[in-house]
Amino acid sequence: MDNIIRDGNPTLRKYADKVTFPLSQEHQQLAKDMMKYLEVSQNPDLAEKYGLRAGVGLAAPQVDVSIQMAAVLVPSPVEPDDPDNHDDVLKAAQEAQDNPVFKDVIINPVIVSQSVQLGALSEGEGCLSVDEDKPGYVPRADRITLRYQDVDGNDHKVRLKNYPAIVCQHEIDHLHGVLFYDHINKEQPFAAEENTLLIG
Ligand SMILES: CNC(=O)c1cccc(C)c1Nc1nc(N2CCN(c3ccccc3Cl)CC2)nc(N2CSC[C@H]2C(=O)NC)n1
Repeated sequence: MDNIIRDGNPTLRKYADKVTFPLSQEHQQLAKDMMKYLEVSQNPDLAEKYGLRAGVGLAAPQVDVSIQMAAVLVPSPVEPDDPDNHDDVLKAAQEAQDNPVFKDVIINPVIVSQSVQLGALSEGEGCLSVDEDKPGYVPRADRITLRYQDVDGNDHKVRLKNYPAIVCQHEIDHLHGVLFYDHINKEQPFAAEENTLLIG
């Protein structure tokens, strides 16, 4: 997974191909590797050891595979007892991952409905494929109903709101060749339509 491609690579601007089932061995391994990347990247020690940027989502086009597959691992917000105690920080990171808010590899995802209510991360968005900072609010639907297939081909229909909803929209954008900063208002990056919910 140290082969995350960067903005400028044309693969990031392609509309990815639908995935057929049963998954090929290659696609099964890719799903495992992408989720593993997120797990390792969210562990401060391992992330440092392997020089990984932390992420809660990773889409196949970001590793130069233009198919409709993305790993999403949104940990529960667990704070360390003592943020200055390294063991507490590690324990909290592990606990946060052990009961995630949302964890799955979403395949052929479709947002079947979404709230009129908008939401945006109050600190803006980051992306493993975009090295430079792109400050600004990224307005998205605050709540979505998402249909997708998992690696076994089972159909899922989930309702997500706030952070996990933002993350899934960011990843589904990748499958359509869209990057987060495409949504930032160029004249006024931190102007948000009124009653946009600021998240986090
Ligand atoms: C420019 N300001 C900012 O980036 C930004 C700045 C502050 C706060 C937020 C909330 C920001 N925004 C933002 N922060 C994240 N992380 C917060 C830290 N976290 C993490 C870090 C360490 C261990 C475990 C974990 Cl979990 C990993 C994920 N992730 C995304 N995105 C956008 S949707 C896809 C998702 C993604 O995975 N990007 C790589 N945005």
